[in-house]
Amino acid sequence: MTEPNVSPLLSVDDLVVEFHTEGGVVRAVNGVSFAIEKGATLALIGESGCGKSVTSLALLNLVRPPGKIASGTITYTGDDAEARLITDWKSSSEQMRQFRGAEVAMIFQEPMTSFDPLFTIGEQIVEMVLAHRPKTSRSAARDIAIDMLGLVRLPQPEVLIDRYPHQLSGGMRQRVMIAMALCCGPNLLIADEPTTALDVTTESQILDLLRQLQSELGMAMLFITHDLAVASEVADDIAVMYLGYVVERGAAADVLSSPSHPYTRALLDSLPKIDTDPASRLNAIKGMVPTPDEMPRGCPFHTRCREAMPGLCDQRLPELYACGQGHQARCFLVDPQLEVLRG
Ligand SMILES: Nc1ncnc2c1ncn2[C@@H]1O[C@H](COP(=O)(O)OP(=O)(O)OP(=O)(O)O)[C@@H](O)[C@H]1O
Repeated sequence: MTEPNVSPLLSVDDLVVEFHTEGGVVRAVNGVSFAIEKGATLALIGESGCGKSVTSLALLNLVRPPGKIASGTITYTGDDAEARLITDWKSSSEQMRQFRGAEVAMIFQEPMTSFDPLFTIGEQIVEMVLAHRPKTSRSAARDIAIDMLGLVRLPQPEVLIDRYPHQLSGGMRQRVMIAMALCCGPNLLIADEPTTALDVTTESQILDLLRQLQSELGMAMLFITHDLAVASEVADDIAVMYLGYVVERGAAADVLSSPSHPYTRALLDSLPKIDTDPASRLNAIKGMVPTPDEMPRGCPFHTRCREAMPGLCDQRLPELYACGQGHQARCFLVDPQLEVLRG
């Protein structure tokens, strides 16, 4: 992982999120720990259902009943260097409301669901500014909105500001969503699959924009994606999730060049390569992610793992073992005691 400079901006320790359903307690996030350094990007990776979105909602205390944070801590250290224990704050508190938006903002896959179709994009950005800076006049908030639309490289922001969401293309809407998220100058942007709904050209433009904004504004990013190729373009650090567990984490360069968990290797194998024969099939990972209420005994991935060792992986949960500097994997294959365990 990136060398910590003083304390990380956000640190998540042993986070557990549970859903209390009629069928019993479902653990969607199972003792997850990671840190996001100031100004850096952590990519949270995994297939659908691995717990990425629930983890990000937990960071903003937005997990709704029947879900709740069962244990663990989330600590935020902002510009004033004071560490705040976010997990102690009530979801509806004023403190938490200010934290969301002003310190940490979020963008999603489909901006259309986040906009109100009845209001112009300008009106919606202005409302966002006023919610966090109540002393600002409406005309000053409108000027901020125009500046923000310019910041995300939208042409003619003074004209665009009076358009309705449906009058914009998907790529433009995603830019407006980013403008809205950044209008209060957050230190952390959580981006949940922000380019999944876009075509590849627009996706690459939005990734470029996010990278440029990050270096201009010095903000950190939690980038959630199922796509390792996308993660490789933006991430400093990577945490790979499977069934609510972090199964591998480390600097992006290390995880991508020497993946140590069979799940990370399988995700990398499933990516199309430039020299892939178009007639051949992609190496999809066999089977599907089980739901957390069918959590397998032992290693959560053993039911789909090509390298599973019967009698070990189906019996015991591996720890996160070190496999390089700041690089860890939750797999017995990297356990220094493997030979002893195999007997
Ligand atoms: N309201 C809910 N009630 C019960 N279980 C839930 C609820 N919301 C989420 N879960 C559980 O949490 C698990 C993780 O969901 P999450 O949305 O975080 O996955 P994800 O990795 O972000 O997938 P996707 O990319 O599809 O959003 C789900 O498989 C589901 O079992």
